[in-house]
Amino acid sequence: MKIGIIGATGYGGLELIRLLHNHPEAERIDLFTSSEEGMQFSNKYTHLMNIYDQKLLAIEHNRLTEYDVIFTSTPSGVSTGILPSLIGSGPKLIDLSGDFRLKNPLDYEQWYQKAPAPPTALEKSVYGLTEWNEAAIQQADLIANPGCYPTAVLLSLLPLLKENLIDSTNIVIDAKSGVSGAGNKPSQMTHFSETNENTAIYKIHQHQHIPEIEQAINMFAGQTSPITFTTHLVPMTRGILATSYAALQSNVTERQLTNALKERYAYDPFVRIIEETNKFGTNQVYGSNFCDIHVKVDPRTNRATIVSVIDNLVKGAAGQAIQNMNVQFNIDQTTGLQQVPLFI
Ligand SMILES: NC(=O)C1=CN([C@@H]2O[C@H](COP(=O)(O)OP(=O)(O)OC[C@H]3O[C@@H](n4cnc5c(N)ncnc54)[C@H](OP(=O)(O)O)[C@@H]3O)[C@@H](O)[C@H]2O)C=CC1
Ligand SMILES: CC(=O)N[C@@H](CCC(=O)OP(=O)(O)O)C(=O)O
Repeated sequence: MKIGIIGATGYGGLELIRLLHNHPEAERIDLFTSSEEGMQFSNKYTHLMNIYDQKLLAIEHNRLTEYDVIFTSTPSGVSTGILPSLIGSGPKLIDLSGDFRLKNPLDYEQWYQKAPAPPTALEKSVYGLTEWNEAAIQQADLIANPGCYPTAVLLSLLPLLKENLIDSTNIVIDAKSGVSGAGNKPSQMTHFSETNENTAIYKIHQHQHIPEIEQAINMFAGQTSPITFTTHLVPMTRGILATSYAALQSNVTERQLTNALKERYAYDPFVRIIEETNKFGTNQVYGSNFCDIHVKVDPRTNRATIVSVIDNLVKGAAGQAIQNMNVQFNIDQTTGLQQVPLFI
């Protein structure tokens, strides 16, 4: 397979490169840049010396049709200008940004404050939450890879909502992310002296993943209530921990919730349901494509606490993107993605 990565110099791009290095079907991987054409990649990133010594290529639109797969791992608003004219021209397109996720262009305008992709491209894009949309992904020319927070939240909530085991009308989701979720461009928010020894809430009620999560809950579980969703930046590099609180439908037990999750994901190699545990954190999935989920009922309040963890750069970005590529090419989903978590 000939693979092109646009945005190769960013965190998502670097993670695609790391994972594809061990992918047996990746014959050639070309790296594209908008700002550093001709730069030897391993001079920029010395950890890749003797592994990726090639030069970064300029993004020339007419050359992109030569590839079997193009990944775009670029800031929002960029792939909108690159991918629509490539749909159906040959390569499978997998976008890691939010540009093709929201079906309603007005939602994109409102939550991203940018011009949306053309409606024809939005109609053709397929939401790449692999475990829930495999049949459509297999046929798709353009995949909108899910956001990192939505991946963690949706995998844990969808089975319980679909089976009507929890009340969809009052869900509160409290999510925390490592700083790499913000990409490699430094900002005031990600400055070491402001993230170290600090935990901060941000984008309160304004996070762009709110409409994405609601759209997917509607699409896969048929529920339409709005959610309360808050995001926090914690002083670690990778990882997302999403904790959701939901009232139980009458007489539902913890065992029923756990069984619903276990049954739903019985054949999904990357979703692990953790039953009895007193310890559950992001380090159990660090560097891997796993999403771990744990659920506990509080009999005093009749509410469930549902918690999930992912590595934002793997299952939340590059790992899921490669999982989707595998599905598109009828390759075993786990190909190139069998990394054991880096626990310590
Ligand atoms: N970080 C994460 O955990 C996750 C990120 N995402 C999304 O994935 C996308 C990439 O994220 P991330 O890798 O963290 O971001 P980074 O900021 O780390 O990297 C983005 C890369 O895009 C390239 N780029 C910037 N402007 C342009 C342009 N106009 N045309 C082409 N390329 C451009 C840059 O490379 P160069 O200058 O070399 O062109 C840059 O290295 C974003 O949309 C992000 O929201 C999704 C899930 C998780
Ligand atoms: C820690 C941090 O800043 N995380 C980013 C996640 C960005 C992302 O994944 O953005 P898209 O899904 O819109 O592409 C944020 O909260 O905006």
